[in-house]
Amino acid sequence: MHSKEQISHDEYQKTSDWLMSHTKHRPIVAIICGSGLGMLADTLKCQDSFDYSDIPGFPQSTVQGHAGRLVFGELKGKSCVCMQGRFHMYEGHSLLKTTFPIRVFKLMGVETLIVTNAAGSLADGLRPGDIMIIKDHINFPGLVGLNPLCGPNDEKFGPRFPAMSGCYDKGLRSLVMELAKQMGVSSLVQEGVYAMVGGPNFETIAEAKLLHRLGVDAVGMSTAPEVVVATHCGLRVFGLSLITNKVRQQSQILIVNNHNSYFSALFHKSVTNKECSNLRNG
Ligand SMILES: O=P(O)(O)O[C@H]1O[C@H](CO)[C@@H](O)[C@H]1O
Ligand SMILES: Nc1nc2[nH]cnc2c(=O)[nH]1
Repeated sequence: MHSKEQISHDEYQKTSDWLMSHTKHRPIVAIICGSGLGMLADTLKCQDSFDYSDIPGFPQSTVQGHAGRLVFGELKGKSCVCMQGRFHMYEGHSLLKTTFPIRVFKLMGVETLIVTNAAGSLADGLRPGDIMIIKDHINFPGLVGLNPLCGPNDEKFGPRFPAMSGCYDKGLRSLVMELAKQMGVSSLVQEGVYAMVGGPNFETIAEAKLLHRLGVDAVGMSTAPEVVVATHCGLRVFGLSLITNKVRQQSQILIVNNHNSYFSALFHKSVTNKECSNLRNG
């Protein structure tokens, strides 16, 4: 199951040196923009940007909506680097390639990683448009040995057996909750558990029920490998899921003959009734 692929410390260093010699920015924060969130990078001031195809050693983005560009710039006076487009296992990238930028960021002097993603909700209280602050994750591929840290360990980056409890920094989570309150948007923001599945297909109903029973609040196909590698090399991590859809946990058992019967069913049943909620959200 394990790939024989290895990436040497020198290879990460070469990419880091190339980037540092092509920009004056010295970022301390790296942001990975999830699906549909690439515009986060547009808020950076004094930008220097590089197509992934021009950066030595960098993998290429193949997913629609992931531009494939690394953008350096300033956000509120802090030097940042943004990935407009990440790499997913389902694209055929090895997990080492998927997480390649993280170690490059570490060598560039980055201290904090912000990961964002688009995810489906399994929690009743998380609706499309809400934001979930990731308090913990379940790395399903990792649990069966699909982990970027498999293979020889490079002690220069971190230990053979890194702890993952507390990998989503508590201080940063509290700070963002507090900021959401101050901005008057706390009703849209809550903490939860993210699960990574391999994808690229979405969940069957049985899989969705399983995830729900396991305490998963939101599911996606990314993030966990990046967070594992970042935590291994000592980066502070903060993660956000933008909820894009509800994950259907029940078949549509209300038979819809025509629009009238559908709408009257919606109006006359309680909004908390599961069948109706599923129809509205599915
Ligand atoms: O996790 P990000 O990159 O935001 O993308 C999410 O959106 C895609 C599915 O629409 C999957 O790749 C899923 O992981
Ligand atoms: N696996 C998975 N990934 C997603 N990314 C965005 N929505 C979803 C979803 O419903 N399931």
